[in-house]
Amino acid sequence: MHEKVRINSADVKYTEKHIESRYCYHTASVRRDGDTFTVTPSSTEFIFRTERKVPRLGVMLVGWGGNNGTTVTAAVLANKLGLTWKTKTGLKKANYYGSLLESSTVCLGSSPDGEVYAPFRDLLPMVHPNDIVFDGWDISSLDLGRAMERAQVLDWSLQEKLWPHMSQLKPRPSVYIPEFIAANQEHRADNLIRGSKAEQVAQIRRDICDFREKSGVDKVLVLWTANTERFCDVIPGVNDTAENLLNSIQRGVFIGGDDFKSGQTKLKSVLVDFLVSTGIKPTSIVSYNHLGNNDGLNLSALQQFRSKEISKSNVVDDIVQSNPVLYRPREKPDHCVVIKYVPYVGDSKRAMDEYTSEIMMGGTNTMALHNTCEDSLLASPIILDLVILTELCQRITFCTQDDPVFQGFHSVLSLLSFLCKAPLVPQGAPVVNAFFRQRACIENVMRACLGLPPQNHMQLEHKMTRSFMHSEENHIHNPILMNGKIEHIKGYQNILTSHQN
Ligand SMILES: NC(=O)c1ccc[n+]([C@@H]2O[C@H](COP(=O)([O-])OP(=O)(O)OC[C@H]3O[C@@H](n4cnc5c(N)ncnc54)[C@H](O)[C@@H]3O)[C@@H](O)[C@H]2O)c1
Ligand SMILES: O=P([O-])([O-])O[C@@H]1[C@@H](O)[C@H](O)[C@@H](O)[C@H](O)[C@@H]1O
Repeated sequence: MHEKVRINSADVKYTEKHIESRYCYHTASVRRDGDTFTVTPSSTEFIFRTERKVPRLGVMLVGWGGNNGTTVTAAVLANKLGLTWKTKTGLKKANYYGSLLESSTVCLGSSPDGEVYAPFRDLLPMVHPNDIVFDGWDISSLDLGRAMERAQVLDWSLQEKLWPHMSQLKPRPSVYIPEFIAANQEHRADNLIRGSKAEQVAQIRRDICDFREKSGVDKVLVLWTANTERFCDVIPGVNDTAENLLNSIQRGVFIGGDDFKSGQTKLKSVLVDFLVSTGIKPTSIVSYNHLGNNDGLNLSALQQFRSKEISKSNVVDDIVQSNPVLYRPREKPDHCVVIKYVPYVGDSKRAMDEYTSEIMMGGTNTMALHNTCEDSLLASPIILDLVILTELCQRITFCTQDDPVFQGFHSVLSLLSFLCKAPLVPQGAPVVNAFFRQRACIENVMRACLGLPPQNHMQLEHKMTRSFMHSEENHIHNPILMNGKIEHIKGYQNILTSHQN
């Protein structure tokens, strides 16, 4: 495995099997006495190990024949085949825009020519989306070519090029429990596993084994992109399948959260974070949207809407609670979520938001936003990030000086919070929805695997009268070695500095 970013440090070791890093994790505990906070910093020595061998990854989608399932499969095929297609606005080329790992960058450090940025995907060995093998289930029997046409997401000229490939893909029959999704979905349910719950679960497990054997993949991840189901609590001892799920979780299967955080809700986790972090007090948030795809049809039923309303509504809680200057305990902004089904607009979701906030001296600030996009083209890159990040986390283990036995991440993988509207976290852990905190968490965990300190954006070297960075004798020689020479590649400068021994 040849990594594009290599760390030249005594704290990082590249063995045949692992990237091994020594990392000092700094945190602080706080004691409150009245209005006095006593802060006690602490640090823990970690050793991180990341397996360098990237497996052949199979992804089985529940709801494979839906707008998201067909779109993400088509997008990977189009990228893998290097497809371009003509549209009325010119030639389009397949890409992975909207994927944090594929199309977003991190700052590695600075060079004589300035700061150096590299894509997340280059930080650690990870699955390339082009190499993912898809399979899955759907209660609808349509092959993926016809399902892609039904979805009305991708340009027809692209669909025509993909048709020979997509029409070969057929969703496996699935489990259909009518009361879990809207009654208006019954017309699609012609591809079902019959029998008792136990027999249905047994068939699903046979499907997974069958896919793994026939595709030759090393690992299989299962991801839900079927319809939003009615809200249901997990009640110990009642959800008997939860017991199997808990057993498989004990074996290290990761779960991450509900509902892809794709558009209106993602923007909300940015905007409210921005407002509250600058000391402005959002007091009313109204999120309206309408869409005309099958998801919108399913959400036109009350129980399914309620489920979505819950996942769309809790995204501001942690941000609001983080600022007792603005909000009294348990005080929250008014928050209203409206979703309407309008068939004509199809997958082109229209989102309209109004944010009203209190500003200084009794002032009021109101922002109105309008956002139109193909909903599935926002969700598809999130599906890729979910499976690629989950697979990467399965290859990361760590130990501490006090607990030297290597362990993996908790099976509730809260690192995935960035990608979910309603993240799951381990019992007792804080739920974080704030966009930039979530993104920084992913970046800094990856930096820890490379023995790099958290990104702090301080740039002290540029804020001093006499900077240590400019006087040779003070400069710490710890350059980041990247391949071989300095090049300017496609808009981002890729410092590949030859390393002087
Ligand atoms: N931008 C987005 O599209 C977006 C964003 C966030 C969340 N979501 C959520 O993602 C999910 C999928 O969205 P979509 O636009 O692809 O919806 P969709 O209705 O087009 O696709 C869902 C698919 O699931 C199938 N299905 C339903 N129950 C099933 C079962 N028990 N087993 C197997 N298949 C089943 C349906 O037949 C359908 O093909 C929805 O829950 C939606 O709320 C979508
Ligand atoms: O854009 P976002 O809020 O992240 O999420 C979307 C909702 O706005 C939309 O109403 C719903 O139909 C989609 O499934 C998705 O959940």
